[in-house]
Parts: sequence; C-alpha cells; structure tokens
Amino acid sequence: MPIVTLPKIKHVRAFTLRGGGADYHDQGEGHWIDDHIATPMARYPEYRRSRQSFGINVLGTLVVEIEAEDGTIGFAVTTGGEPAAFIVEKHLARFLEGRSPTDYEKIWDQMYFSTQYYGRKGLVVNAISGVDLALWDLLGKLRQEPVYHLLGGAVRDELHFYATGARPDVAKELGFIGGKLPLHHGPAEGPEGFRRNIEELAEMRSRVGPDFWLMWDCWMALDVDYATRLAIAAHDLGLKWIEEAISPDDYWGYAALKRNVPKGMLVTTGEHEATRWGFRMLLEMECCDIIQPDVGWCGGVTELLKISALADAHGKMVVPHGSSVYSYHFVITRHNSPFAEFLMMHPGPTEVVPMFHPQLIGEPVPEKGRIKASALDAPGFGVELNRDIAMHRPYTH
Ligand SMILES: C[C@H](O)[C@H](O)CC(=O)C(=O)O
Ligand SMILES: [Mg+2]
Repeated sequence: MPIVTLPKIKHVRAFTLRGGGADYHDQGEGHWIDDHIATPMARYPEYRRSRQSFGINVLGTLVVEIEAEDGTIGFAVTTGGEPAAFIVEKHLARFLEGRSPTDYEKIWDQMYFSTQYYGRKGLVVNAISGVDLALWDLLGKLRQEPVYHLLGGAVRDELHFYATGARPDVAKELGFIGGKLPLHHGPAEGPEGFRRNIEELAEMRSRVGPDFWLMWDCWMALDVDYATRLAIAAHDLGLKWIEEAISPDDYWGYAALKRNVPKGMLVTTGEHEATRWGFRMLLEMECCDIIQPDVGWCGGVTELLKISALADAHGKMVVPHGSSVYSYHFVITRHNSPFAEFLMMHPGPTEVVPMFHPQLIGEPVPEKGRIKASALDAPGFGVELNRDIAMHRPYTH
C-alpha cells in the first residue's frame, strides 16, 4: 500500500498582537497580575509597584502561521512580538518552506543550530517554539488528528488543574486542586515585607482550610537566604512549593535552596529555562522537585518531549508553566505530568476565563478544575485564531 504524502509547506508568516493572550502580562490597569508583585527589579523602588513599569509587556504576542500547499494553515501564539517576528520571517522560515511538515526533527535542529550564535535561550527560543507549535498544529490539521494523539495518546481521561492568581480561596470554590499565589514583597522591602508575605499566606490558609494546596510564585525575586527563611516560616502554614525563588541562571543557588527547605516542601522552577541542555542542568544539579517548562518558550513540543523524557529518567515531574492548549495536549499524554497549571486571567481573579483570552477561539477552560481529554478532540491544537483582533505583520520575506 502506498504511504500518505502530506502537502509541503508553502509559506511561513509572523504577526504581532497586543492585549493579553500569549503575552499574558499585557493586561489593563487594576489586574491582579500587575499588583505590586515581587520581582528582581523590585530592588529599585520606582519599579516595585508595577511590572509593566519595567517593561514586562513590551514584547506582546507573536503569531506564527504555516501554510501548506493545499491551503491548510497551522498556527501558534507565544510571547515575542516584533523582534521574534523578525527572526521567524528573516531567519527561520527558510528551514520550512518547501519541506514536509513531517520533518519537524530536522527543522527544529536547523532552527536551533543556525541561531545558536545569537540564540540558545530567551527570545530566539520563543520564536523557535512558536514555529514548532505551528508546525504541530499544521501536522494535526493535515492528519485530522488532535496533537495529543500524535504525542502518544491520553494516559488519563481528564486533566486536573491548580490555579495561579491572587484568590486561591475562589479557586477552591471553583474546584481547583490548589492555588498558587504571587509573592508580593522581596528582600528590598526588608523585615516588614517579609512579615506581610507571611501574613498574606496565613490569611489565605485560614480561608482555604488545612488541606488545600497553597504555593508561592516568587518570579525570580529572592536570594537563597531570603527564600530559605521564607520557606521555613511558611512550613507551618502548609506551603506546598516555593516556585522560581531565585535567578534562573543560579543553578547552584537552587541546589542549595533544595537542600535548605523543610522536609516535604517542594522546590519548583524552569519557566524561564529552555531546551534539553538547560533542563539537564536543573535535573543533574538536583535543583528542584518539579520542572515547569513553558511550552511556548522552552523550544516547543519537539523539545519538550526530550525534556520530559530526561525528567522522567530523573524521577521528576513536568508541570508546564501556563501554555494553555500547548500544555493541555502534552500533559494528558504523560504520567510524569500528573496535573497542570491554569493561569487565572480574570482581573479579580474571581472567574474562569480562557488562559489566552481573547486571542484563541475554542480554547477549553476547566470546569470544576478539570478538562476532559475529549474536549481536546479536534484537529491540531483544536483552536482557531480570533481574527477580530488587529494583527500586524511587521516583516515579510
Ligand atoms: C504570578 C507570576 O508572577 C507570573 O505572572 C506567572 C507565573 O510565573 C506562573 O504562572 O507560574
Ligand atoms: Mg511561575
């Protein structure tokens, strides 16, 4: 019997979008996600109140579209905006056009090694991730299968979520398995800030009761000493994990923190880490208990498969950061990804809205903290781009 030959890739295009979505920090005034959250920039008082003040949302969303010869279009969204659009159009597109969408391994390899002299992490890998995810979306659409089928199929019937946001008490009522709070005060705010952090956690613990998971997202803001003291002080309040406590470059600091935290408390990190080589450092140096790659930043699904296999061999869980449908289609296929993150993008956050709202149409949302595998049963990643939002194509090739 002859094998099926898929149409070749005709064209790659990159666009930018503003207003939430994949660049989820790009929100309006009064959103919980920009309310005096501890950051590495908080040592400068003028950048303490708002992350937008130091430019957390300067990039905006990158949209990558890949069109096959038969007119089928795969797409993906990630963070990266105009500079990532330049990289996609002027550099990466050449490794796809005229090729078969089945050749994602070779395409990834060529995108990574051709940009290695100015890439390896950050923006360039965001751009590579966007292309890779658009390629998987195209492959699913051409084969008329959801991406999770292409990744090996579901290992459970539904996804279970914890929620990230300022209201774990509301998350509990909504049926989530836990709530991850943003840490509000960093070392520069001294003992008073430390005390307020602990008071906020204690207040939330009194609202959610003894058994609901509570975690802290520290967004790279601390040092090992502060993070250790915080973890010890939070132990009696049942803090389940301390996340991204210090700089992602400080692997030695993470290894020390993991040794220092009270027994039973987990150390998590990795949302700003990229590729199998970055995660190998976290795993081999015993930096953490859970790795949290962002699927749109770590290298895409092609690279996440390698990262996840490495973590599995080290006996570690992979719970992707955010990532919406790109996480859902992956997590459902892996035993060492037993639950997923849901970033609460409602300003309150008191309601469940789609994580990449308003950029995707058909983006599933947790009901009672769960999404059924069957909700992912549509070709590709199962979503369409909301064409009502103004798109800008800053470069062409
Ligand atoms: C809440 C955190 O500061 C950040 O905005 C999101 C994040 O790191 C996470 O969801 O994890
Ligand atoms: Mg985080």
